[in-house]
Amino acid sequence: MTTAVGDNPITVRGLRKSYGDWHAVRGLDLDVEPGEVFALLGPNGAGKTTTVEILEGIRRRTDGDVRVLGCDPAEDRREWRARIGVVPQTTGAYTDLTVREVVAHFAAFYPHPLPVGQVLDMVGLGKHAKKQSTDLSGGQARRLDVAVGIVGDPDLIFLDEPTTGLDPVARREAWDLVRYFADRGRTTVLTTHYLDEAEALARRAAVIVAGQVVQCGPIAELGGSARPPATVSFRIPPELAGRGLPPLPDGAEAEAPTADGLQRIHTHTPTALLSVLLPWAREARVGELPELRVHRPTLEEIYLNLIGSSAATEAEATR
Ligand SMILES: Nc1ncnc2c1ncn2[C@@H]1O[C@H](COP(=O)(O)OP(=O)(O)OP(=O)(O)O)[C@@H](O)[C@H]1O
Repeated sequence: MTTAVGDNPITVRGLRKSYGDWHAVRGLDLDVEPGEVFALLGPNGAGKTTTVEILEGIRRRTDGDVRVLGCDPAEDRREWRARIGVVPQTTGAYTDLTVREVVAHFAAFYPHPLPVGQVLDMVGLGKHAKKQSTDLSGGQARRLDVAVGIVGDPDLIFLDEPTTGLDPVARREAWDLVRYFADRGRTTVLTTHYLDEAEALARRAAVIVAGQVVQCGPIAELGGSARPPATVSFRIPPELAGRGLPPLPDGAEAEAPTADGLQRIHTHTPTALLSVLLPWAREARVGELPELRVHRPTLEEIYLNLIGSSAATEAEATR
């Protein structure tokens, strides 16, 4: 095994995990920096949970070098575990205990837990503290999972799809919780299928496809040179009808106008394009280009472009 470098809370090199002859994780590298919220994105079955469970010390790796808070998770030291908070994708029911008792029970495992009442308020379960945990709704039970994961005031938190099943208000509350820990300098690894969630919370992300990182970096830069272009569109006013477009900047591609006069132009440099279009309109005494829009690709479009069609991804994953 090679030696991990740096003081990052998570360093992974060449991680592999096989289940029998199925290679779920195939040489994965990852660096998570101190205090950041880092998102793991990728289609179903890509290997995200397997990777996260190896980092949490729950699952054994087949090969590769993994350091989490300076330790090899496979050693599973007690004091190391106390510094880690885990909200898994699915948890069992906490039988026969009230909500407060469940959280108090888990708090007792940690040397410096947060006050139970504070945690219940943070996850929006304060008014349900005396309720039997088995009587909670699906979304409330998910909040309890989150409470159990954070009560130890961990240095590093793993959240595996924490907001699945939550209503929109509860989702925003869960986001506030992530921000609370980020503000306290804690590090969070967030696995999510909600790209708006990744965009709202994380600065950097890794996109995992078929057990490998296909891209890793600041969310604002995901896609890189393969990023889909922006689209500038407007409705051609009568003054400009039939005049043809001005010479466009390099790389800009105009579609033929639609029958009802909508013009779309695709470009990676929308500002340069506008600096050509606006004088062109002004010359024809058009002060406002009707319905002028600049549509930049959303994270969802960039992501879908990155992972390719789900059929192609599936084919790759089953090769
Ligand atoms: N215990 C296991 N035995 C055999 N195969 C497994 C096991 N656990 C996971 N796998 C397989 O490994 C692959 C990766 O699964 P994993 O749960 O890590 O994916 P994921 O990216 O977390 O997916 P999702 O987004 O659906 O949660 C999948 O093909 C899955 O079927």
